[in-house]
Amino acid sequence: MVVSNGVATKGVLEAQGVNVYYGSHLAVKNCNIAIPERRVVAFIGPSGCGKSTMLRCFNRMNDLVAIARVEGRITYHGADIYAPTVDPVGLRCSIGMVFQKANPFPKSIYENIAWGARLNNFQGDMDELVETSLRRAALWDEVKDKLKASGFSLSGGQQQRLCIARAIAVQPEVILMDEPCSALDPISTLKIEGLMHELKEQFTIVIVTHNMQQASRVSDYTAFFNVESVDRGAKVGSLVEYGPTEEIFQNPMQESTRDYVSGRFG
Ligand SMILES: Nc1ncnc2c1ncn2[C@@H]1O[C@H](COP(=O)(O)OP(=O)(O)OP(=O)(O)O)[C@@H](O)[C@H]1O
Repeated sequence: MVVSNGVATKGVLEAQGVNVYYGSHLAVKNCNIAIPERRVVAFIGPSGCGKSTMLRCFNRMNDLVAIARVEGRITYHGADIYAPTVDPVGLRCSIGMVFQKANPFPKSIYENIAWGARLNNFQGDMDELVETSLRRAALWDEVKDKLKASGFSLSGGQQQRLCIARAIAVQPEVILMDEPCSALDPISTLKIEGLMHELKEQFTIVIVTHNMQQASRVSDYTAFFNVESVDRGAKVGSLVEYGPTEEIFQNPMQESTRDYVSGRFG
């Protein structure tokens, strides 16, 4: 059962009755969720409950896992993203992704930003696009004098902001973030959290995080996933409760949500 505490049922992205399998293993069962436009939604829950699996369904990253299979319906502006006519590469331009570990290309800082735009046939002023993207990712002041240096020459926190700038440069509408701060120090983490507040004015953000304080600091809505053992110890994840972050943290409707957010879990 999903308890939805007042989240708009219409979303820019919507999952309806989604099951995700890896081979014969049902990893996520019957997920129904709507992601509202220009808000930050946090996915929280214990390890293995399917947060990343569900996140990756939203831009078809699971297509890259040969044994992954998605049932049900996921729509982007009402259109089925798994329809045979949809080009997953094009979809990922509209629904970008930032990963747990920063993964700059082995190229200069400038080229890290310009590369995707060029692939997309960007015809505008590239210098301006690079500067704007780096400014939006709160990195410009730190790199403006060394745009030709390798992306790898930056610190971990700067590399992650470079990856966010790279994602922004192709002008997506949605940014999926899979534990983007888990490898970062507290100062870099706070910078990225601050950045999210700015980015949500223009982008819709879904973030997977293990950090409860981070979820409560950055998100407008929180989805709590849980995992249960079924036959012969197989684990199945599901969405338990979804609502405004304040309610999920301060007054959840489900006991398991209360236990998890208060640290009494397991
Ligand atoms: N590529 C894969 N191949 C096979 N099984 C997978 C794969 N990715 C995830 N799974 C399985 O799917 C289930 C959900 O995993 P997922 O990584 O989505 O959970 P999670 O909640 O994000 O966990 P964590 O918080 O530990 O990252 C787990 O049982 C996991 O073992």
